[in-house]
This record gives sequence, structure tokens and C-alpha cells, in this order.
Amino acid sequence: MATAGKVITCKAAVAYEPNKPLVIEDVQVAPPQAGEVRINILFTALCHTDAYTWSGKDPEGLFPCILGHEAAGIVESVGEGVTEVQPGDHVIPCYQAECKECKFCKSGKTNLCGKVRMATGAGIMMNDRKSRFSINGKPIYHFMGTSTFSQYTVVHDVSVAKVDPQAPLDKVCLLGCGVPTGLGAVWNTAKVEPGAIVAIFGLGTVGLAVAEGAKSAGASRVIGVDIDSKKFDIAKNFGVTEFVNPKDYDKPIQQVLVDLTDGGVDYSFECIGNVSVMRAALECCHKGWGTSVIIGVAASGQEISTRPFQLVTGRVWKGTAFGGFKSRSQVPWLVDKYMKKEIKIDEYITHNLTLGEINKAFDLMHEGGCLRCVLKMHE
Ligand SMILES: NC(=O)C1=CN([C@@H]2O[C@H](COP(=O)(O)OP(=O)(O)OC[C@H]3O[C@@H](n4cnc5c(N)ncnc54)[C@H](O)[C@@H]3O)[C@@H](O)[C@H]2O)C=CC1
Ligand SMILES: N[C@@H](CCC(=O)N[C@@H](CSC=O)C(=O)NCC(=O)O)C(=O)O
Ligand SMILES: [Zn+2]
Ligand SMILES: [Zn+2]
Repeated sequence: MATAGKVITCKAAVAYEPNKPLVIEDVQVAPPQAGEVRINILFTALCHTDAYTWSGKDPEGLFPCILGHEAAGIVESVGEGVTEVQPGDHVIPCYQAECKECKFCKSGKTNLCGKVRMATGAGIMMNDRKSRFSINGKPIYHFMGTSTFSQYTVVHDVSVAKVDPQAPLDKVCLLGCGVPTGLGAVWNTAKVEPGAIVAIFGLGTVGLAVAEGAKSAGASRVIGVDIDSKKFDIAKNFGVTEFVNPKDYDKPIQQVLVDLTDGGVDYSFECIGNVSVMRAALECCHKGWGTSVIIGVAASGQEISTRPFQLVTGRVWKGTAFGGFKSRSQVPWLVDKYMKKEIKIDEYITHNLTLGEINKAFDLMHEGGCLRCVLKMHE
């Protein structure tokens, strides 16, 4: 590549301050150092976690930064020692790394990886503890180790999954976050079995992916709970069989669900990021075995609570990051499943815009009629 080893100046959406509109800037992207990969990002979607950090409520939020973590692109160049990808490879950046060597990766118990997490949380690269992004010499922080709201980004080699070059990047970019998170919460974290009764709190992309996962796992009832009744029509297409709007009831929503299910659901999933709903999701579970999985990201300072009796009497409270999927090993497998039409992606994409329209894309996301908006990065 003619650009290898050189600084690339390209367009990126920079978050200078919490909640202030993102600014499209010319950003300098330094070449990848040892163990790093520079990617030409072709498509990125927006996730509510980007909005969460942008809101200033993320304790790890750093400004100015380049947000974005649900994307796909093509490797432009690689740093010294990078062996698993090369220029031209089609890739999905993975905010949850997989080094295959650390204590976490080797445990067989988790998909979390410890190798670069400190650096990604601090908005820098591990090699020299610096950012690869700058504007006229002033550094701009990375975000989640991905920063996909830039036409070019630099990631750690342990944070990049090589995928089938035939896969449409404007679709499989969604496999960078929301869809795997919902599917994996069901398949890997909860391990829902055939016949189970499932409740899903929040029917955005993550909740709908939970519904899709639950349907494929053979759940007998998939109860969708959302305060926006418009969500039900679309939710039916993803496997939701019944809909409950908490606004239609005077009693607590956990009681409504317990009454509807002869004592409670087998599995519940919180896909909102609301700690009161997390409590309800636990408490609507069946005594003795019901398991509740927290997926939603709650703001700094928020805490969950319940009576310990809820756990003493057999309910289980769990959480999941990226649906428990090991990113580099399993994202390519998810891409293959999409290519074989075994999982949906297109159905989650309600809007397509360009990088220059990113602020409009966030507005759409907040309006509720948008599941995923995919941005074309190069006009
Ligand atoms: N743990 C993980 O690895 C991941 C977590 N997330 C988090 O998952 C959450 C969901 O993400 P999306 O589906 O993209 O969000 P979304 O905003 O599209 O969906 C949330 C849904 O919850 C509904 N809702 C809001 N308040 C409610 C309430 N009190 N009761 C019932 N329904 C309510 C909304 O109407 C909406 O349909 C976010 O917090 C996001 O940050 C996202 C990806 C990965
Ligand atoms: N910095 C945040 C962390 C928010 C969080 O929990 N992120 C999820 C992914 S959300 C994707 O859209 C996650 O995978 N967490 C595990 C991790 O290693 O970060 C905060 O502190 O609230
Ligand atoms: Zn996300
Ligand atoms: Zn690791």
C-alpha cells in the first residue's frame, strides 16, 4: 500500500465534550506500531454505548475522543510482528479483544481478555501508551480500542477478526457489537433450553437479538417488555410471542410477569441499562432456578439492589459482555452464519447515512424509530 508507514490524514467525527455535537475533522492517523493494525473503515453503525460515553456518564469516558465500535473495513497496513492479518484482509474490529494467551483467555470460563484492556480503557495504545490519532499535533483519545467513527483507525492485533471477503461489509459491521451480544446472551451466558419461558426487557437491537436467539434455542414463550408499544410489531418478526407494556398495569412489572407465567420466567434479559428494570428482571424469575442476565450498560454511580432472599431462593443474577463470544475466534463464525442465512442482520438496519450525517444519526437513534443506522464512511 502506498500509504503504509506514513501518516494518513482522513475524516473523523471527534467528540470534544460530552453531549456537544460531534465535529467532522481532518485527523492525522499515525502508522501502526508493533502488534497494531491500521484499518480503512468502510462502514460503521452506531450503538447506544457510543451515546452513553458521549453523554459523559461513562466513568471511562475521555475527551476529546473518536467514538465508534460496531464496524467493518479492510486492513490498510500492519505493524511489526503482526501475523494473523495482512493488508487487504476484510475485518471487523473487536472492542472485546482475544489474545488467546492471557489468564482470562486461557481460563475457558470467560470471553473477557486482559491483554489490552487497561490501554483501551485509557484511550491509548499499549505499545507506547500514546494515541495514534491527532489533530495538528494534539492527541485525540481512542475509544473501546476501536474508534470506528474515523475513516482510518489503529487497533491492537488482538482486537481484529478476519472475515469472509465475500461478506457485505455494510451489513456484517453489525457483528461488531449489538447482534452478537443479544444472541450470545442467550446461547452462551444463559444457555436457554428448548421449552423455556423467556422475558426480554427492552426491544431495541440487543433485545431483538435476544429474541432471535431465544427462538432459535426453542423457547416456548418469548415475552417482550417495552414502554414503547410500537416495538411489538417489529418484535414479532424476531421471535417475540407476547408483548407487555408496563404502562398498561398498576402493579409492578415483575408481578405482572409472575402472574402471566405461573410463578415466573425461566430466563430474563435486561437490555436497557436501567437499574430499576434490572431488579424487576431478576424478580420476575421463577423461584428455584430462574436466571436473569444483565446486558444493558448503566451510568456511573448507578447500583443494583434486591432482597438477598431473591438469590437465597434460587434465582441467579448474571451479566454478559459481547454475549460471551470470543471475538477473534467466533466473529468469523457469526459472519458465516449470516452468509448461510442462519442469523438475521439486514432486518436490524433501519437507516443508512454517511459519516457527515453522524449527528443526525444519533438524533434518529434517540427518537426510538431507529434500530441500527449504518454510516458509509467514504463518499
Ligand atoms: N453488555 C454488552 O456487551 C452490551 C450492552 N449494550 C447495552 O445494551 C443496552 C441496549 O442497547 P440497544 O438495544 O441498542 O438500545 P435501545 O435504546 O435501542 O433499546 C432499548 C429499549 O428499551 C426500551 N425501554 C426504555 N426504558 C424502558 C423501561 N423502563 N421499561 C421497558 N422498556 C424500556 C426502549 O423503548 C427501547 O426499545 C444499552 O444499554 C447498551 O449500552 C449494548 C451492546 C453490548
Ligand atoms: N466503560 C463502561 C463500560 C461499559 C460496558 O460495560 N461495556 C460493555 C460493552 S457495551 C457495548 O456496547 C463491555 O463489554 N464491558 C466489558 C469491558 O471489558 O468493558 C463503564 O465503565 O461503564
Ligand atoms: Zn455496542
Ligand atoms: Zn487474552
